[in-house]
Amino acid sequence: MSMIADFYGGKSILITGATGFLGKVLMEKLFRTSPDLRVIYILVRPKAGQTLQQRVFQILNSKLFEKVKEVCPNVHEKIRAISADLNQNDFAISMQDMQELLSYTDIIFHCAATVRFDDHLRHAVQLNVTATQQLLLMASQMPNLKAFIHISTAFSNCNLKHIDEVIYPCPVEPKKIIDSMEWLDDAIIDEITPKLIGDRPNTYTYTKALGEMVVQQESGKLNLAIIRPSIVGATWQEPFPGWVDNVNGPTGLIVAAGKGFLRSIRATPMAVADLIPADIVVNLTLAVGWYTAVHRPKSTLIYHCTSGNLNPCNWGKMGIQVLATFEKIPLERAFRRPKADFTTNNVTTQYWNAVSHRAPAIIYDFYLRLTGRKPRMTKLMNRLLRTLSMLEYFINRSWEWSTYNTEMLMSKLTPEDQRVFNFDVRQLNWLEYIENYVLGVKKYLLKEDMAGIPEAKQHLKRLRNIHYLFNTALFLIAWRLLIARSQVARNVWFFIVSFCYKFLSYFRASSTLKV
Ligand SMILES: CCCCCCCCCCCCCCCCCCCCCC(=O)SCCNC(=O)CCNC(=O)[C@H](O)C(C)(C)COP(=O)(O)OP(=O)(O)OC[C@H]1O[C@@H](n2cnc3c(N)ncnc32)[C@H](O)[C@@H]1OP(=O)(O)O
Ligand SMILES: NC(=O)C1=CN([C@@H]2O[C@H](COP(=O)(O)OP(=O)(O)OC[C@H]3O[C@@H](n4cnc5c(N)ncnc54)[C@H](OP(=O)(O)O)[C@@H]3O)[C@@H](O)[C@H]2O)C=CC1
Repeated sequence: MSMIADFYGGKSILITGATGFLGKVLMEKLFRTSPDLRVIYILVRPKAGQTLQQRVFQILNSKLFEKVKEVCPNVHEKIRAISADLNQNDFAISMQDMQELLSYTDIIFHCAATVRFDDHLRHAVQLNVTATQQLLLMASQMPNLKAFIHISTAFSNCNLKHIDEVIYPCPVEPKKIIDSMEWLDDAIIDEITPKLIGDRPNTYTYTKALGEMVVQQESGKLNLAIIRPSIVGATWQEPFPGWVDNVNGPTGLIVAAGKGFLRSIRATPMAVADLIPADIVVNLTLAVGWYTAVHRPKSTLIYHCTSGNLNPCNWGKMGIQVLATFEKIPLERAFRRPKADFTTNNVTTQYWNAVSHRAPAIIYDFYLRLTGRKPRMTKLMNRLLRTLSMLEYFINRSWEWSTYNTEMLMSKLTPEDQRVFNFDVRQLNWLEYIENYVLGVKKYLLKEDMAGIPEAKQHLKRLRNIHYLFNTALFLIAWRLLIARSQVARNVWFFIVSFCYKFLSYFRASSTLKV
């Protein structure tokens, strides 16, 4: 019997960010392992023309929730979507809904955040700091609340090289930042942003660090814990390998590599690729929820959910495995054959960006124009280059995260819980995981049919032939132009031709003599 699964039975759980990548995996696991839980409240905003109910319906009817329906057929009744916008005061929750939340909630998992690296500081502060503060205030009014679990990121202190499971204070107090966002105008905020974020690379990591400080400062009598995952990737095992449904982190670059857009990337091949599968993050989160509620540690514990110190993989190994998988299982309608390499300095990066990213896009757009279609490749390539520049910081450095609390928690679990809520990253085989990740990208994100693989391979063969043809034509044209204009080139050409002729004559003569 799993103690953790048993603990969540009969509980009312509030999840923010439940429509996000991690939130969905968290909900799925909760329903699958504790189908007798009372209710999961999710704070959802209407989005992209969809009502709340439509959003929930879409999630519950997705492939991810197939297994849930077997063990928890009345899942629709156990999920209660509450209209909320975390950017608004009191989250714009109706009085009635607020009363229900305050009266019944037993556990809170706070996953919602803006994960955009380039978000405007005002918006990033609003969601990652102010909303966290407001949620803590709400939590302090919940008489039944047993634990509040805050999802942060292992990169909240990425300005340090070695990071312990402690909160590192930022120079300016979060409260001052929150206040100043209310009266400063956008232009001034833009001006002070670089100074505020200091040696962090973006507003995301900075505001996540401020969010942690808020959790610490507003803890009061609450039972709190913070989880810091590194780069969350597709699922490892549960509910099935390779599930992923958005392009954040490495996923977008895997797609770009598979489609042949991504040809080179500025990265340090030996730097640690601190990826962590989403199901490991979720298993740790649920174990932390149980531990915090039942054992009530005296202080707020921070748990690093990282892979680098226990089972490291590097970007070089990951890149090779991604490309090897695309060789066997290509994506449909690729732009070019999947082939990419790492560059290590600015000059080579600029060169390859011009030659293998920008030039083919310009040529393709020219072809589209000639055939009466709208050019789109240059725009797409510019977006890819922008994304690459945003991610570069994280693929050219390595960090060390201590995992004392995470290992301590593992030792507290029963063997059954260690199996059901497995977060032991040492058991993960990277090559197998990356292969399943790539397959998952094809199946669940791009929704491509496996029956289309022979056609995709045929398409790659056609692309290879076009590539050879194009290169040969380019060489011949260049050479023709050169020998037409340069006496030296003509001399070299005649020398090579006569040398080849002599060599062939000699070869023919000597083989005749032997006979
Ligand atoms: C041998 C060589 C082999 C090579 C083989 C290849 C192997 C693979 C190698 C692996 C190296 C992995 C490195 C990972 C490092 C991750 C570190 C994370 C650390 C922190 C982790 C966290 O704690 S937190 C989660 C991370 N948080 C994000 O990861 C958000 C990023 N994102 C944005 O900050 C905005 O997105 C941004 C980009 C500003 C655009 O912003 P923007 O306004 O210009 O445009 P939009 O956002 O509207 O997006 C416009 C279009 O870019 C598409 N797109 C969005 N993201 C994309 C993405 N990652 N890769 C591709 N494409 C992406 C999107 O799908 C749209 O496409 P479309 O228009 O067709 O729909
Ligand atoms: N993905 C990763 O690599 C990592 C993620 N993390 C952390 O994990 C958590 C979850 O990340 P992930 O699932 O990847 O992120 P997603 O971007 O997939 O999900 C973010 C969630 O927050 C919700 N949200 C955003 N703004 C609002 C708002 N104004 N009101 C209500 N809800 C809102 C989104 O709702 P909607 O669907 O309506 O947009 C969505 O459900 C975050 O705290 C992130 O910092 C940490 C380390 C790595």
